[in-house]
Amino acid sequence: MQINKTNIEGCYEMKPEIFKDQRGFFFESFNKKRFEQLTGLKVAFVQDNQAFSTHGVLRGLHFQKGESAQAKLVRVIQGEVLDVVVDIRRDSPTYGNFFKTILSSENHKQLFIPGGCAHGYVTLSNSATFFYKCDNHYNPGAESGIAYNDPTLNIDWEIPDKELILSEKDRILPKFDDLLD
Ligand SMILES: Cc1cn([C@H]2C[C@H](O)[C@@H](COP(=O)(O)OP(=O)(O)O[C@H]3O[C@H](C)C(=O)[C@H](O)[C@H]3O)O2)c(=O)[nH]c1=O
Repeated sequence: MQINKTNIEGCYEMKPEIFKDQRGFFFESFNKKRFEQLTGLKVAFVQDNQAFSTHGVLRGLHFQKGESAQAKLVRVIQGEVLDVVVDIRRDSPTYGNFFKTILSSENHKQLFIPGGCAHGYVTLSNSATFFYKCDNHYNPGAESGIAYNDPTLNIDWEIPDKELILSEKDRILPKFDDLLD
């Protein structure tokens, strides 16, 4: 397992060791003992999510507030996405930073997103299947988010705006500067 820090405190990019042979390949997609050794973090995932999206679908930027904050370990099982994390933890030394990376079934890359960060991704391939582990349960009453096209963050989603497909909910998310605690 290779692990790299990012410009967001507690957010890590990871690549598992891939075991290839004449049948195909195998890798451990999550190993608690190794994860905790490499990051120094304790994790207790309680919910797995999976989402299928067609080309141009942008989900995010989402987060759950307060006690419902979710740390996530995300990866792509099929296809390719541009994944984006925004540090909205006001007490964080990297508050206001965003990090983006390509996750795909080809590069096997994973991203650990600490609780309290906003997360989103856009599907770059014809379709993508996105899988992630969460360390807290879904709480619709605690959901919030940031507009994908927030002018302060000015994130380049690397896909023409006219190709983007968003939920109605995501089209009316607040701006970063208007986030309330
Ligand atoms: C997230 C979630 C959703 N749902 C239900 C609620 C809706 O009826 C339906 C679709 O939910 P939503 O449109 O919020 O799904 P996404 O837009 O993929 O939301 C996710 O997108 C970004 C990228 C994330 O990181 C979050 O995990 C999450 O906010 O699934 C559940 O039943 N459980 C859940 O944990």
